Amino acid sequence: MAAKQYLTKDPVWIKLKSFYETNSKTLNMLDMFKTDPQRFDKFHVQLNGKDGPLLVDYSKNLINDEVFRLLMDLLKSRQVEQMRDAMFAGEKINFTEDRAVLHVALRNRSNKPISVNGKDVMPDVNAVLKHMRAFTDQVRNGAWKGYSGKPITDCVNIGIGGSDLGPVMVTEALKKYQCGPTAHFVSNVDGTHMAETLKKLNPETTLFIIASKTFTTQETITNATSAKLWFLEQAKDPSAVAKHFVALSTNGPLCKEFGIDEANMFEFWDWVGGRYSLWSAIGLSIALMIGMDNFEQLLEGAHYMDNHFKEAPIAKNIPMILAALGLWYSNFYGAQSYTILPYDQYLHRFAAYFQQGDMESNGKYVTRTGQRVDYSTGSIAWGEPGTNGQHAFYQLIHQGTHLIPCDFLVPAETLNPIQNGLHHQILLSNFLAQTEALMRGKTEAEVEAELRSSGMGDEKVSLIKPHKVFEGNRPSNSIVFKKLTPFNLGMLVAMYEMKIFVQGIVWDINSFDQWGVELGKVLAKAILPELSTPDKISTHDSSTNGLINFIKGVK
Ligand SMILES: O=P(O)(O)OC[C@H]1O[C@@H](O)[C@@H](O)[C@@H](O)[C@@H]1O
Repeated sequence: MAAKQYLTKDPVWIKLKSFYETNSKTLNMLDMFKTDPQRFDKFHVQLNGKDGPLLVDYSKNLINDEVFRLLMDLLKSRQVEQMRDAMFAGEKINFTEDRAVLHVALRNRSNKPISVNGKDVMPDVNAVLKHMRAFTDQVRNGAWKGYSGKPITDCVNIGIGGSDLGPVMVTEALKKYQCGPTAHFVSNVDGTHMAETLKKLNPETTLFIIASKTFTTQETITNATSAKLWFLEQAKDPSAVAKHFVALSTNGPLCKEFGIDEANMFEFWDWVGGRYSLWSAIGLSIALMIGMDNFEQLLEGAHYMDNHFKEAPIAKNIPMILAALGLWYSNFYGAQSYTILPYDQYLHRFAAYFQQGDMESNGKYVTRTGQRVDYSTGSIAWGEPGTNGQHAFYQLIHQGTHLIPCDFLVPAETLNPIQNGLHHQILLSNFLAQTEALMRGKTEAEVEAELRSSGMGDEKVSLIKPHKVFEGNRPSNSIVFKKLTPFNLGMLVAMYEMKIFVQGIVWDINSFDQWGVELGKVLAKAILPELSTPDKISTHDSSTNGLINFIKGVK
């Protein structure tokens, strides 16, 4: 691959910057819709997946033909396509950990060989899927019995970060497809999380899934040990553990040391990043709850998006386009965050999932060659489902001082058409109204006419008017799919994963390591013994010492 210029020295970047400086104040979406009847046709992409169409309408953005062309040129110039191909080919693009980045292999339903270090990884991937199928089928059909001979009714996934957030998000999103045990999740080392979860469970019918890529994560190992103690209090016999504890990990020896039967270990590999691991054995709780057929549908949907990402030309490529729009706002307009707003209650953990997916991937200030960037990276991702968000934080999106681009995620059909679908019609009308309101705003003249028609006098009108004006011209993407199915969910998750990948390449950072989470872990280990000594602590700064001594004093 040819060496790249530093991002802000790239001629396309410079052109975008100068376009922004000259034209951004006059780019008005409403005007552009009026003067260009083709705007929607031009600025949307539709895919036709197995479970119905996906429409990504990005016409309500602060772009015209020229910006769009320049943004696409930027992706070309930053060699996004070459890096994409390198990832799919199993090259070790995660160079700080000397690892390939191959979550795409986990959902490579074509089975075409993908090699790491000259070895095709697909046979291993397929073997684990087979193991997951055999195991989850047995648990779901009751053939797998607990120590007292009863079938499993509940499973508890014990993991954190990438070993928790994906399964939590997906099991919530696909609750409607449940045909196996109910999935529970314990992630926080706060004993409350474990205690409150165990309260609801019977050890005779509960399966614990210890999910940890490294099997060294303090929170997970502490929680797993507590679960085992709780279980043995009732089961008494340590040989019963094998029927109630399984592990998902890349670290076989440590699983064994913990007492997990080798037959109950589900393997994955160092080329699966934690935050990209829901497609691997880490998805076992998903497969247990919704069955392996549905889990494979999730993989199919992601594979469908992977193929689109690999094959569609840049200007018709959904992850590329979403990434480019995000860069436009983040690097030129100075937007620090964006929202993910699912108009689907089942997707209530979707934004939380992509907080790790995006911020752990792209929250880096050093380029791949070790320079400190002089541009912003890593957008802050946040959001809540609509319409709840509307009654909470949309005020700031509409009338606040920050530019916050919004992604609306919407199923055209609901899985719960109560009152003859009335709820969904109301939900849809709210989504449509929000994107329109963000763009259109409300002019001074409109506000004045409204106030006057209510009989308000001059003085009151001038007092109230500025507060009711909406500047408008605020951007959004509308991502509409037919309905929430395992396939469509897989497609949407892969869409964001690839968007994040593209942004990381343009920013020239390594989106696949996470050194930034290490320092706190190390310091916590040093502080832990200090909390149990009677001595006054004086080894830190005065604030940290003061806090430690206060906590010890009040206990
Ligand atoms: O799956 P394990 O190894 O327990 O890691 C769990 C999580 O740990 C954190 O520190 C991060 O590094 C995450 O990327 C990771 O998903």
